[in-house]
Amino acid sequence: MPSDRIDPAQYESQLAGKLAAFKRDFADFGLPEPEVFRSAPLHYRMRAEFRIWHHGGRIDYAMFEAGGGDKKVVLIDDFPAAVQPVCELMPRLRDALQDCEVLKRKLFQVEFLATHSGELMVCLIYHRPLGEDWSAAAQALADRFGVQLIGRSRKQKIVLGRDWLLESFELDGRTLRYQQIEGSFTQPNAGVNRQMLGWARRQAADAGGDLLELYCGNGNFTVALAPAFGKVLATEVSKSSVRAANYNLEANGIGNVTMVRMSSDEISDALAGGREYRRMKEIDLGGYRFSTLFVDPPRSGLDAATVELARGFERILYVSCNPATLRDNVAALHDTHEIAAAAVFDQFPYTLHLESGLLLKRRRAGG
Ligand SMILES: C[S@@+](CC[C@H](N)C(=O)[O-])C[C@H]1O[C@@H](n2cnc3c(N)ncnc32)[C@H](O)[C@@H]1O
Repeated sequence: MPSDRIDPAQYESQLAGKLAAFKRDFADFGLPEPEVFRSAPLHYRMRAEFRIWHHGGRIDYAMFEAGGGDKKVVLIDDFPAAVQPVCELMPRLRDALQDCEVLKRKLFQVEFLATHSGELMVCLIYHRPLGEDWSAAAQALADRFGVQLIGRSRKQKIVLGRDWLLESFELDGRTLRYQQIEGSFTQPNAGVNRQMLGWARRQAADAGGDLLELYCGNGNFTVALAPAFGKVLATEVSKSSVRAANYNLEANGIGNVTMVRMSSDEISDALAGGREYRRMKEIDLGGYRFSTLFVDPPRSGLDAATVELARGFERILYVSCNPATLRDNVAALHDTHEIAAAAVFDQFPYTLHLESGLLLKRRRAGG
């Protein structure tokens, strides 16, 4: 996203356009008026990644713009979508890389990750194997800028300090802490994420019973929602995210969550009484009184087995990054569930992407 498209003067109109499209998409399903959660108009992205463009002996950050059949390279001087510490680091880092042949040679991509707690990580990705000369130069760079620095190339990952950051912020009077591991999913817009967590907590406040969570990532919602429920069973497919989630449960003193590394179709199969899963051996599924299903799937939405699993729940709290697949899933559940609350979260300003949340409740007989 070249920075000329990031125009705070257009913030309200771009959001209004997306909100109108969302309301149109769900008009057939009795959508209540959505609560709207805005982003900061600038400096909202915690992650940013850029290709490195080598030209005439110098390097620049670059992005590719699709246009016609060709991709057009766009050099990036500044990227005001990124949070301030990333914006400030970008030119200083580029100049330092420019001045150091061993750090610059065959550098392909640079990725930034920041936290509101004030930590920064930089991952440098190369098209060549990295040796000790790289590590020495990279260590000096990490010390100079006070960042966690990682070097990657094919089948190689060099971590000079940590390959994770520790985020922390206040939510409803609690200080929440989250390990965020390099390369694993984290919500890109931390300000909007906090608003999503608050909204989800309000929808769950009077649910009671137990919670089943799918696609829990590093436990972003799990940590926020767990105190509202008796017990929680949380599942996620990515190994590193499960590791981070376990760390985060402990770091936040959460004792009522059981984490299992399972894909959504595996857990749907297990709960439907399908085959026995070794990873579920220690878990007494019959001991749960699930009132609520919480899902935050990837763009592809829920698969058919997971939709059928969802149908059995009184309440489905659904956070989605893709209104199209959300709409398909809501349509599939429409005969059994109605939309009780809706929200849109502007995680991705100045793009067509919109994050949203729905609370679906089981229809009453005759309703
Ligand atoms: C949109 S992210 C949400 C993560 C988390 N809820 C958060 O707020 O950070 C979707 C997550 O689903 C996981 N995932 C993708 N496909 C999956 C599948 N088939 N079964 C279970 N988890 C899956 C990804 O690893 C990712 O962590």
